[in-house]
Amino acid sequence: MNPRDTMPAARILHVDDQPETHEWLKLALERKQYEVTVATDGQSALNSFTTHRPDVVLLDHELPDQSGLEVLRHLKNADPLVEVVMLTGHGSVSLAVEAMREGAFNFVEKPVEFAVLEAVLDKALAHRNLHAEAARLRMSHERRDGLGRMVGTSPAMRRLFDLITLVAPTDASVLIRGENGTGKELVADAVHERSPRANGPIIKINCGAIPGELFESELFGHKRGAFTGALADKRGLIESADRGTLLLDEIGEMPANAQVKLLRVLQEKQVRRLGETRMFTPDFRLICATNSRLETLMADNRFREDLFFRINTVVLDIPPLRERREDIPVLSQLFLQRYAEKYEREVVRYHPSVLQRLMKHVWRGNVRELEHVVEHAVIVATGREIQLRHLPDTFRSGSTVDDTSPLCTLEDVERAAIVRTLAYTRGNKRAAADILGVYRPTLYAKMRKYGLMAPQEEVATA
Ligand SMILES: Nc1ncnc2c1ncn2[C@@H]1O[C@H](COP(=O)(O)OP(=O)(O)OP(=O)(O)O)[C@@H](O)[C@H]1O
Repeated sequence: MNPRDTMPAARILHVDDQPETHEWLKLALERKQYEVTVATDGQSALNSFTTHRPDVVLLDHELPDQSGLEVLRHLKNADPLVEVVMLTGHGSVSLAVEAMREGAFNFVEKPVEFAVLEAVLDKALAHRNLHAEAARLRMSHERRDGLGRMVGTSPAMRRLFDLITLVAPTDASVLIRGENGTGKELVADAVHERSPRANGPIIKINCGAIPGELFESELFGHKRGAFTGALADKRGLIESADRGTLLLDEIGEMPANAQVKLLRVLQEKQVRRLGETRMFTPDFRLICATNSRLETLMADNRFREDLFFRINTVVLDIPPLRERREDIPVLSQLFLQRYAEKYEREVVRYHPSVLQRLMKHVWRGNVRELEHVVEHAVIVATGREIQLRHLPDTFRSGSTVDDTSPLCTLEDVERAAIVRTLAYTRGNKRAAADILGVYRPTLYAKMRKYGLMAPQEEVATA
């Protein structure tokens, strides 16, 4: 659907210091039913932005009073939903990349080719509509604590669930970004399962795991005899994804030659097996996932810019777990139930000190790391409760606590003091109690409370 069908009078603010450029562009845009306002420097652009509230800003990077990047920052601060399309000089790719890092939607090289600009504007408006709709859903008090096999109660995850719900039914290409273990594959599954292709296959490829020389034959298939070792005809993974979804995981690791070929498939919508002359038209929805910043790879010429713009119609960002600690309790509960069932354990809850500990961990391995920690604890727990001593060693030593976290209780401080003192006295509890200024039974009680007592010691000191 053309976004202008739903937003008939989309407002454009065009910021450029050359009036002659404005004239023809303004006329051309108005002919396409856009409402156009013009500004010739940064300050008047910001003033006009406040009065007219445009949907999209076309922003020249060179302005008489300030740089386009500065204006971009001000605009994004004033309204994070506004879409900014930068107009850049020929060959200034690094500037464009910088602008996109600062939140620009896209860029168009000058001299502007109207058809190109129009296509970019359409995409920008579609993007804005989608985000506005997601914001509306949030405002309507619809609270989601999960989607598909994902759980999460943090604002960031709720936003993500809303966005997935909106994007899934469309056929738009999706780029999922997130560190390892944040749940990119689950997000891809959720998109597929909520799309009209749900009854079709979802084919997943880890681009980092296929050796460079095999990539093309894996992706496109080959005819028998196409190369040494091609003993039989082979269907490519793209062919297998017909009527379904193709997930290209770790897309940043795709070899350069395969990037060119993939781009061609996306442009021409046709595929040919290696060594074959016949073309066929695959029908698949593309989802890509990455844990690296593609912008950085592009700046290093390791990822093709034209491919980037093909795959990033909708971007779904999954924040690292340490930036959404509110999700830790629900995730921990989910994994506790999952593994208690799997290993037939009676365990049903966490001791509060365990949850506190989990809340403070740095979680460099994100949700996957949390899942493994809980699995470990469930396996070694014998009663109904997970205690600190059931956590892996790294947790008990406290070495992976995020010391910069503001989440610190008096109990944390007390526990840390006991651990430190016992280390100093090499486990001698009498000496530790003396240093800490408490009676030995008090120290024992606290060690028990914080799960610092080995089971045999518990019996001896009870
Ligand atoms: N929000 C969530 N709710 C429930 N489980 C989750 C959630 N996020 C991640 N997981 C679980 O964490 C593990 C890692 O998730 P997943 O494999 O989707 O991550 P990933 O980002 O694709 O990782 P990688 O980049 O390493 O491939 C999986 O077992 C998944 O089930």
